[in-house]
Amino acid sequence: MSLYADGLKALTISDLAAMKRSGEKISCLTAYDASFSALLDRAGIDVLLIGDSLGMVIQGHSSTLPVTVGDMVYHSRNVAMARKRAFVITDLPFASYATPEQALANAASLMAVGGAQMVKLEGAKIDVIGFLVEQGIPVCGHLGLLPQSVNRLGGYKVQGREEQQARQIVADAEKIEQAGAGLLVLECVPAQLAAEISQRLSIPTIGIGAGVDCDGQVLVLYDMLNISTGKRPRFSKDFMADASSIEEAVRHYHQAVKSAQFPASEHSY
Ligand SMILES: Nc1nc(=O)c2c([nH]1)NC[C@@H]1CN(c3ccc(C(=O)N[C@@H](CCC(=O)O)C(=O)O)cc3)CN21
Ligand SMILES: CC(C)C(=O)C(=O)O
Ligand SMILES: [Mg+2]
Repeated sequence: MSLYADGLKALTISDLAAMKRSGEKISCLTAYDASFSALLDRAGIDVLLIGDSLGMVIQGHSSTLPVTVGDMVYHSRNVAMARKRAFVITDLPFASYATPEQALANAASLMAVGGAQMVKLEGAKIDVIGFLVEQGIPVCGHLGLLPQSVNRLGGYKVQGREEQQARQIVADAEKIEQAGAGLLVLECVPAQLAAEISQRLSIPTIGIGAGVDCDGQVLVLYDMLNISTGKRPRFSKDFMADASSIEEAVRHYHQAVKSAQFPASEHSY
């Protein structure tokens, strides 16, 4: 655990695991630049995710597929530079982890140049996850709605509504934990399924559209600030509605996650 001049301790993966054990919810938001990184860190947000959602909210694409490793390194570095306490996770973008060797080369760039403390990848790529962990790279899994597979899935839809698919997601979650992942994002799955997975795993789960029983919550920053283009997904909430500044909105989100007031049933499936 690194110690800064002001005595503020930077969070590590062990701290996040301890939060799950003690029942303290983990707050996470996406971040893409230094100014928001510093603001979110100041507001107490535990985890900053440099998400490939930046392809949509920063670059204006209609999916995350055009995002490159170079884009992720650039935004990750901007965020990592400015934060003091928050844990930094960066997405491996589309088609950047097809083999263990390719995943290692790209994860190494995200960490060594981008300043990421952990990399996140979509799907049950057990061989890739195991290899990265073996090389000393912390990995966050991601199950449920996989935006990099939008063309295969046929849209941004809730996953795991049918029993057979739900059982597959549970099995994949257990394999991801066994492969050595330290965290797992669950996106757009029924709240009851996410609750079951969160209970079965010893690693923390971070939900987005996955109900209140996940060990933590994440939202795309610009959705909760209500400045995204297009319609906000049902699972997000406009925290600017009752706030007089961006920092106040972020603090309200942090408190709402910590107290399990967010997400409510209207944000869940
Ligand atoms: N601004 C933004 N916010 C996000 O949460 C987000 C991104 N971009 N880009 C990458 C993915 C795409 N995501 C999305 C996008 C749309 C829905 C959506 O409209 N879902 C429907 C549910 C449909 C159903 O019931 O199956 C909804 O009404 O919420 C969900 C996730 C989540 N991620
Ligand atoms: C929404 C989160 C989980 C993400 O992967 C992203 O922002 O890219
Ligand atoms: Mg992503």
